Amino acid sequence: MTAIVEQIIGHTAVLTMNNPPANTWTADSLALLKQKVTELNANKEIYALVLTGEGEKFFSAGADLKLFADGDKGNAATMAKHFGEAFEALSGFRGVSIAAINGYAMGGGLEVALACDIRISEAQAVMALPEATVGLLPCAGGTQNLTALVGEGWAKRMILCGERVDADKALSIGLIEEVVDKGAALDAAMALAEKVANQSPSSVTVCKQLIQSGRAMPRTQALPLERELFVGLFDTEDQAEGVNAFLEKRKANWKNR
Ligand SMILES: C/C=C/C(=O)SCCNC(=O)CCNC(=O)[C@H](O)C(C)(C)COP(=O)(O)OP(=O)(O)OC[C@H]1O[C@@H](n2cnc3c(N)ncnc32)[C@H](O)[C@@H]1OP(=O)(O)O
Repeated sequence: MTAIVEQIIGHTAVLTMNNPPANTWTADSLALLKQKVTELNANKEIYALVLTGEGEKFFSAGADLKLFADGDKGNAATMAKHFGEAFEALSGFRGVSIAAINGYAMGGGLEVALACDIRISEAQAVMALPEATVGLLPCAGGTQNLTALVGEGWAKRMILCGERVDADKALSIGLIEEVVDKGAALDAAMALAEKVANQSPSSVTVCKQLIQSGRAMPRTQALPLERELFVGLFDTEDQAEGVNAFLEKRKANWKNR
């Protein structure tokens, strides 16, 4: 059994978490995610990555709690390292990553969705960071990424009070961007990935860098960087192709260079 199943459809890679019964994370599945994202990042034909869970019930229930039952600190450090490396690789993916949340997204299962650029959830899904409920804490980016998305109030309700949110609530607090019917998350994510494929991949990479690096930068630094990278795009073939395709009233033929 492969813990992460990969499928390439056009310019999109679909990664399916497949670790029954709850698509939980282990050191091996996290290492595999990192490896796959690193390979996809090097593949210039891939513009979008869609992440989903196998089955109808779970996107992912987070870390396999059996791994933490014996209180082994070394094992905790290993898991924390694997979480960090895998999810940082995911957030550093140069294209657009979309979480298609098809069921429970709990703990590290929500944190992997938070490491994606965009989250689409099915109506029946439930999201939580319940690590404190089991004596742990969200060490896979959750305290930072959830707070950045929903603000301190809801982040504290979810992390400190263990509150679960359904898809409608998640939409209303900005945790996800779209709610779809049960069974429709993957199709909705693929439709969005198709829109990504119409964009210049060179522009997308640089825009994503600007949005992400801007979080930790003063405006006085971020705005000059935006102008500098705008000019830098004129070193790419995609820049000339995009403008000329518009003027010639044809579809652009992107090269990702
Ligand atoms: C840095 C990151 C840290 C973390 O991620 S810590 C982990 C955070 N996650 C959680 O705390 C979620 C734990 N799971 C649950 O609370 C529940 O599940 C749900 C609410 C998601 C669903 O509840 P229900 O519908 O009653 O299903 P079920 O019988 O609990 O789960 C089906 C099978 O899946 C196993 N399972 C679920 N989550 C985990 C997990 N995180 N680690 C290990 N096993 C898990 C169960 O034990 C059970 O298995 P069996 O059928 O053999 O009894």
